[in-house]
Amino acid sequence: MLLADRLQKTFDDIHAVRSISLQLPPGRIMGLVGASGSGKSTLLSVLAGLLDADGGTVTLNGKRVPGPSEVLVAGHNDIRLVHQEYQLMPNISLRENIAYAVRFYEKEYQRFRVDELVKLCRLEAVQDHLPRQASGGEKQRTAIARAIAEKPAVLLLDEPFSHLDLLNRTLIRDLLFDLVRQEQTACLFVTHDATDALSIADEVGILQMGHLIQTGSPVAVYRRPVTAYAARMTGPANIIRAKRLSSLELPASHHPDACFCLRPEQIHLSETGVPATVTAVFFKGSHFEVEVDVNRYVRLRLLTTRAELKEGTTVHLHIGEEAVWWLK
Ligand SMILES: Nc1ncnc2c1ncn2[C@@H]1O[C@H](COP(=O)(O)OP(=O)(O)OP(=O)(O)O)[C@@H](O)[C@H]1O
Repeated sequence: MLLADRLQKTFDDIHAVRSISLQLPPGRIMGLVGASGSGKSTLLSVLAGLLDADGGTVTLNGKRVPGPSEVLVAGHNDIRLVHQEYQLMPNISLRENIAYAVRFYEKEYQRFRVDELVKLCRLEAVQDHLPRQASGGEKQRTAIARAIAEKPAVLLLDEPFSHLDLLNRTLIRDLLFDLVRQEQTACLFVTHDATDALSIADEVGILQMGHLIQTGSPVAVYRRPVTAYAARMTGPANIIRAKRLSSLELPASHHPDACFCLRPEQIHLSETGVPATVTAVFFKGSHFEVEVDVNRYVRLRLLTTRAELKEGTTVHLHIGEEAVWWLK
């Protein structure tokens, strides 16, 4: 179990990590979602023992993970961090990059383990390419293969899905999923795009300006975000002031300036209900995302499979009272 207890990290006057505590048991995947500059990479480096914390501790299975100032070689044998830029050695092949991680083992085991990793990470066809001849997805899979070569207890990944197309994102997602289930690795990744975190993680955390403001299951955090930021970081959200409730035919609130969240899928088109005018339609494959104006103050996004809606069409909306989720 990886435990972080009230971690702090400051750069001059920037509080990159502010009193973050979290726990990551073996065989679990945690996804931390945060905007640029929210402290994601800094937190990963501290957790990996690659950056000294100013306060708090990291422990792995009850033993403190020392920071780089306390050891000769920074890092921890059982915790591996896959950087955003992969950090592969440029002049050797992808296979040799992976083999480097197991160079101290017997030749026969090296060959066996590298073959296994090449297969697991679907790198058979490109294993002899140099990094510069490989695609982003292939380099990402090589970096993961290298990181897991010695079966670490904890795998940390910095933006493992960014810059990758859908096919490669799915490959990486399935790879992590299998790894965690088969090896009981504890996996923590950070991302600014929640769609990946929601689909793969057992637990999601929301990072804002160095604070971990919410943690929970993907479903819980998506449905019950604590703030407008948490709502927006976890998917499309309509954030509306309480004083607009009556225009949506919803019961009024005593706190007119409070905000609530309505997820697009909770707004239904109906025969009767709140009239609204379609202002834009976005084709999303399985459905359409539609933007409507209820009046000059309330613009909503909703989802529908109805293909005939166009800009200017009048629609009627039904919103159940239970869809309203109050934000702090
Ligand atoms: N070595 C450093 N020296 C000074 N400030 C730093 C250093 N590293 C990070 N910071 C600052 O700490 C804050 C958090 O940075 P960090 O890289 O952890 O954020 P992030 O969420 O990973 O951002 P991004 O998604 O853009 O990579 C930022 O304000 C950043 O400018």
